[in-house]
Amino acid sequence: MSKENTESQVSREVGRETDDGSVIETDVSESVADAGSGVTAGSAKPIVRSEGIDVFYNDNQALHDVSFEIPENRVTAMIGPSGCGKSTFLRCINRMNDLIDSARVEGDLYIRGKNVYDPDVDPVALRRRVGMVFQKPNPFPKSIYDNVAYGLEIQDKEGDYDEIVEESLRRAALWDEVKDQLDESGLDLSGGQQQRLCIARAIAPDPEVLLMDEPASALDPVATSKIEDLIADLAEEYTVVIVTHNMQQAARISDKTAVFLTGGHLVEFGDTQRIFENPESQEVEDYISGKFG
Ligand SMILES: Nc1ncnc2c1ncn2[C@@H]1O[C@H](COP(=O)(O)OP(=O)(O)OP(=O)(O)O)[C@@H](O)[C@H]1O
Repeated sequence: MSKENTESQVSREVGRETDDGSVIETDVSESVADAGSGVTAGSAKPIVRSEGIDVFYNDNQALHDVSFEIPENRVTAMIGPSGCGKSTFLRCINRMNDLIDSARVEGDLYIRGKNVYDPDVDPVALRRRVGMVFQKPNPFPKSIYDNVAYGLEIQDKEGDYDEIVEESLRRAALWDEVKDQLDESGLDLSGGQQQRLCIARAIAPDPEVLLMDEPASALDPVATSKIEDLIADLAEEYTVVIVTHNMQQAARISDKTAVFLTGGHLVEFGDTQRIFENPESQEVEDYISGKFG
């Protein structure tokens, strides 16, 4: 995406601050449609906007000047060869890189118009708005019920926990399999069930964005297929950003695709179908057709 496009998007934003001052809604659908980046978001508004993000681990630069917009209620996939910075970018969205001593992030990353790197942003509060699911299922050594309720408890969420736990497990397509064993340990479930339990845990507090770092790579094909179906359903309510090594998976489940290539450069971003069928750059075409990576 060119700098001019980015700037014109910014200048056309319609900012609106919410009651708590933390969220500014933007209406940049017009700018997305004509961004010239291949993005044709239709009615989807951007919810996350990265502007000139650089990430360093000590002196090693892992991401270079990454700028793009992630549309709301869509699945955005990040693909690219190993070490190209996909996970590093994902961790910029919820400031998980803050937890890595050697990491330094420069640039701006906005969620609903608020820069999450502003000094007044509490990273812990941010992570409540941006849920995350990791590659390896990591349920707590607690009951299935408590695994899902945990996120609500630490956030002091109000409401009927029984109802929210059931609803979250339903949304994670796990309820029917576990409804009679809610008191049993989450660790006794299969790998695929454990991952769906982690998804239920992540969505219980009702985050605005759900980050998934290769959520199916440790699962067998049947469990993977369930997770893929689930991701498509989740996008009706959440903005999903997923890192995957699997290009077929990205093509199957995502609306938008960001292609990162070696050295930590975002080379192309746009509609998934367009990226896979008609990439703009030769490098992306070579990567997608398996010539490298
Ligand atoms: N905690 C860390 N400390 C130092 N360097 C890191 C750290 N995490 C990542 N890196 C480096 O940053 C670069 C990008 O890594 P990252 O894990 O983001 O890439 P990736 O595209 O997600 O890779 P993969 O597909 O293999 O998971 C790599 O060179 C990696 O070695």
